[in-house]
Amino acid sequence: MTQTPKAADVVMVLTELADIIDARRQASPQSSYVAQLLHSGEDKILKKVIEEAGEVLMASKDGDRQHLIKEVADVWFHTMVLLTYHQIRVEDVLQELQQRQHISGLTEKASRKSQ
Ligand SMILES: N=c1c2ncn([C@@H]3O[C@H](COP(=O)(O)OP(=O)(O)OP(=O)(O)O)[C@@H](O)[C@H]3O)c2ncn1[C@@H]1O[C@H](COP(=O)(O)O)[C@@H](O)[C@H]1O
Repeated sequence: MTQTPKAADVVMVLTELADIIDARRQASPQSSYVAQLLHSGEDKILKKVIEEAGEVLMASKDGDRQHLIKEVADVWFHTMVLLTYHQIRVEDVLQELQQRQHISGLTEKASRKSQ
């Protein structure tokens, strides 16, 4: 049985997946789902992101926890393909989240209003 990753491993899982997705730029669409998506272009990738987000919504409304975990994984995966399409690294998103840590969303919102 696969063990739940420790917090320190989470970043590794995401960066290794990003590396695999990035390497698929050179792969043939016949041999790789990621290569198929990257070759199909932005609209196809965006369609998959929206489709998977809709499936997250349905799994949540059904209250099906295991299904929800799988659908969120699908959204994360497809948004990572989108990042690769735009040549953005997952580390950039992690850095953005890190910068937001300890800043309340309400405080951030209030600071925008006063600008
Ligand atoms: N994490 C994933 C991953 N999650 C989901 N999927 C695929 O995403 C697809 C979309 O799911 P759907 O239920 O919408 O399937 P579908 O209806 O057949 O999709 P469409 O025909 O509408 O495109 C499925 O084919 C899943 O297998 C993934 N495919 C690949 N990966 C990772 O990407 C790596 C590279 O994959 P390949 O490029 O295929 O080698 C793999 O080793 C994995 O680490």
